[in-house]
Amino acid sequence: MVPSASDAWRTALRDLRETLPERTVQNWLDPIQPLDLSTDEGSPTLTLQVPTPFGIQYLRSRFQRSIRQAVSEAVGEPTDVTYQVAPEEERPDEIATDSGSSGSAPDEPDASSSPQDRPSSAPSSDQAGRSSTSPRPSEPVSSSSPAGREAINQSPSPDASTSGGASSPTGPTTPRPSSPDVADVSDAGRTDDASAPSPPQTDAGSPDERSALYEQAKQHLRPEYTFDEFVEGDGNRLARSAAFAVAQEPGSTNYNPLLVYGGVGLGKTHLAQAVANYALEHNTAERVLYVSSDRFTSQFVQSVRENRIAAFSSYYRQADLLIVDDVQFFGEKEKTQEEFFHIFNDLHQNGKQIFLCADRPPAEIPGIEERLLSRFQWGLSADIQRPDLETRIAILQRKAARQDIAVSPDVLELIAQRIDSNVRQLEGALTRLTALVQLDDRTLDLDTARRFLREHTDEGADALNADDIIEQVAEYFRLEKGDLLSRSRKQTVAQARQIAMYLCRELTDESYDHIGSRFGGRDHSTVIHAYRKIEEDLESDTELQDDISSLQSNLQDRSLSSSL
Ligand SMILES: Nc1ncnc2c1ncn2[C@@H]1O[C@H](COP(=O)(O)OP(=O)(O)OP(=O)(O)O)[C@@H](O)[C@H]1O
Repeated sequence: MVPSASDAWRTALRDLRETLPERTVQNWLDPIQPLDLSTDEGSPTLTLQVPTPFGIQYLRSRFQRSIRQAVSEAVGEPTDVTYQVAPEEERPDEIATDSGSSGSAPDEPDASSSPQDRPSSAPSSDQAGRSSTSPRPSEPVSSSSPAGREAINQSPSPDASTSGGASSPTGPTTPRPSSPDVADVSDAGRTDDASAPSPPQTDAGSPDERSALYEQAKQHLRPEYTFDEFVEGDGNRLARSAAFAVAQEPGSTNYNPLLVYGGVGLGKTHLAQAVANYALEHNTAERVLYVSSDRFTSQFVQSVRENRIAAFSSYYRQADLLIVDDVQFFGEKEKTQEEFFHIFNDLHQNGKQIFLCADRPPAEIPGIEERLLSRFQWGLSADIQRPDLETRIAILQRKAARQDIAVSPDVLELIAQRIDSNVRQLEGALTRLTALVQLDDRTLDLDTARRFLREHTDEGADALNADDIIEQVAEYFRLEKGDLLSRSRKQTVAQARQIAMYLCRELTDESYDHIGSRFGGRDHSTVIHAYRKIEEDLESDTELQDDISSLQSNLQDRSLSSSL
């Protein structure tokens, strides 16, 4: 017998509470009211009432699969979940204001408005460059699904959102900036993603709400990317020291901006996130924003499309520490560069810290405007070189210790000798090698390691390539290989494709460009977007975690069987 809506939701909520962080449950799931469980059209559908449009968008983008699974288990058969926004009078004051009449920042007519015309919401700053009284931006949110787009459509129109009028940026009724979708956006020119960016929608109103939102901000950072886990060597000493100084006193060193550059897999992102993690943990900066240039661009494009540039800009202008990864992808994107230029100036003038990463020296990034280039070069540019043998061994020791794997020093040294190109490859070899011995239940001796490395370091001998991965992922999701290479935007296909791209990046040494070409000639930014999307979803989506882990072990079996 089909349970009532409230029984089904109660059971589902109990299960969700076991898998999701309590704070997440309190903030996002507890306020939900079950409205109806209908069985009219075939499979049952549970309708849930959510306090705000933003809440719907957030639930859909972050927890949709978990919720649907928990609800299906509670009902006893596959059950769809739909959401309805609560009537205006039942919405919490601050949030309702935000998504309703007076809380949103005024929209701008187009991207070409001059900066002078823009409402500046730069926060006031104290000596340390930290904001004391200014409003805070809200937490990045995610909106990846077509469902997420529906939720966006439920939000008030620009007219409605501004009808209350934007007040003075310093007055008590200052419109608080809303959050662009930092977690998941696609760029406007792209047609092959099922996901869509979400516009700034919400606010961090009460202290509790704010702290919850900032807690979630941390979810975009890898907790293991810390200074403690970053092995220092000659090749990265300057970059690491400067990054550490910046993390300790954002905005107060001469390194503003600090730009760290270097080749693939050499630790730029690790260092950038170590700065963010440190600043958050030690409270040296309150509002820490970490974003890839690709995502920044996508958000900007989306904000232009939806006339929400002011909110977009305001959100970034209120960071105490803004970290932008992969700034080389700003190349040739004139409007994005212009917007970033103004944000940069605003932050810099207000003593806020900017940290940038690039894959090459700023002067070699093609298509960057002169004025932005000169800003990049204002502070300190520090490069990261390939690690020397001793550093590579130390990195392997650190990774082995972290994963609690016992590997003899001679094997670690052998790996470090054979793989000198990038640290990601180094780690990958260690992981694969240890998986090999675990699967075969034997010890990892020098001979086994030698044989494995011969196979995996000889040119073209890598047993695992993008084709294998595409095939395996298609098989796993019961799709055709051609589906993954197609332009289909069907949710199941699009997600499987993103997973395949993610695995290609994780398990092979192929570049983003190369991976894109394996998926029917897609752009590298599509692959980066897919990679980051899956990386972020993995933090909370247990079903996705299971899928990826099953796929990884299938692929590893396949790789191992062909290498031995
Ligand atoms: N010095 C180091 N100590 C410990 N781990 C490191 C070090 N350098 C790189 N790594 C590890 O190598 C992997 C790749 O690093 P990361 O993603 O930061 O590289 P990247 O330079 O940003 O690469 P890409 O240009 O491809 O984005 C990560 O798992 C990171 O932890």
